[in-house]
Amino acid sequence: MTELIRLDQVSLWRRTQEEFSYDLKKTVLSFLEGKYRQPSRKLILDQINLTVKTGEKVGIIGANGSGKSTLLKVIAGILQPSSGQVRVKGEIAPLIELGAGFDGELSVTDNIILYGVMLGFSRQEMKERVASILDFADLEEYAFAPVKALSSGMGARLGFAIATDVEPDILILDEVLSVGDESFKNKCQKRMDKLWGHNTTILVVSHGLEYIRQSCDRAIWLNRGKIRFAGSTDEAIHHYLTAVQQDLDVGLHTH
Ligand SMILES: Nc1ncnc2c1ncn2[C@@H]1O[C@H](COP(=O)(O)OP(=O)(O)OP(=O)(O)O)[C@@H](O)[C@H]1O
Repeated sequence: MTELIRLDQVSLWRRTQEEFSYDLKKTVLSFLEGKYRQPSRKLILDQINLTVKTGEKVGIIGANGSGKSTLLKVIAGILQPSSGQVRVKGEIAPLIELGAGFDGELSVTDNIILYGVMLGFSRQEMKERVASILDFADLEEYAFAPVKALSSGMGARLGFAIATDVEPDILILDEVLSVGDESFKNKCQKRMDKLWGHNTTILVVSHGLEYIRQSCDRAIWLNRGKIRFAGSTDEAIHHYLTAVQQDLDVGLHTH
């Protein structure tokens, strides 16, 4: 099996208290009042090593703020690591923060084409796919409406419909099943089952541990930006739950 994703010693720092660095007036005032604090930096990903091979379905679990979504963004190339190396082969369809990549002013149809072109498909190919994507998302009526006119749930449906229609080499899913109404969840599940049957490589973040257990070959438990366990799904869930039950310090580290 080919190695599709490889992360070597990947770390990522982010600034907190961004308002201090961006709002000059506030900064000056707080300085005069003697309240100025240096913007602090937080280590969000801490020396992550990870390899994923073709067709693997990998679950990522961990507490709120442990770095799961950030890890997906680094793999998808949305965020650059502060240090370390990320190598990815193949087309990735990131399904992170559903709909975040849309242009609100453009129509739903134009966004579908744009998204596909960004993933490396031709305009013509995407034009041919528009109808089936609109159908799956149940958004035919909105084909020529600007994306900003969609509700957030509709935007999420559109994002899911596009990312799964194009059948990418690598699919990145962040809490997908928590969006949409019941009937859409059902449809999502069916489509995911289909993708699961293919050789698509899938990375999935979810708090639904049962879902991870049923659908992933292996899992990673992230805690405070570090991989605490990588291996069988059952073991990863067991370690995570044991830590939670023992009320160990499962949280995020501030520097
Ligand atoms: N834009 C940002 N700027 C600075 N810090 C951020 C930003 N986005 C996220 N963070 C911080 O990064 C850390 C990890 O966030 P991330 O969203 O990756 O966690 P998560 O494990 O996906 O959490 P959840 O389960 O709540 O979705 C958190 O402490 C969060 O506050």
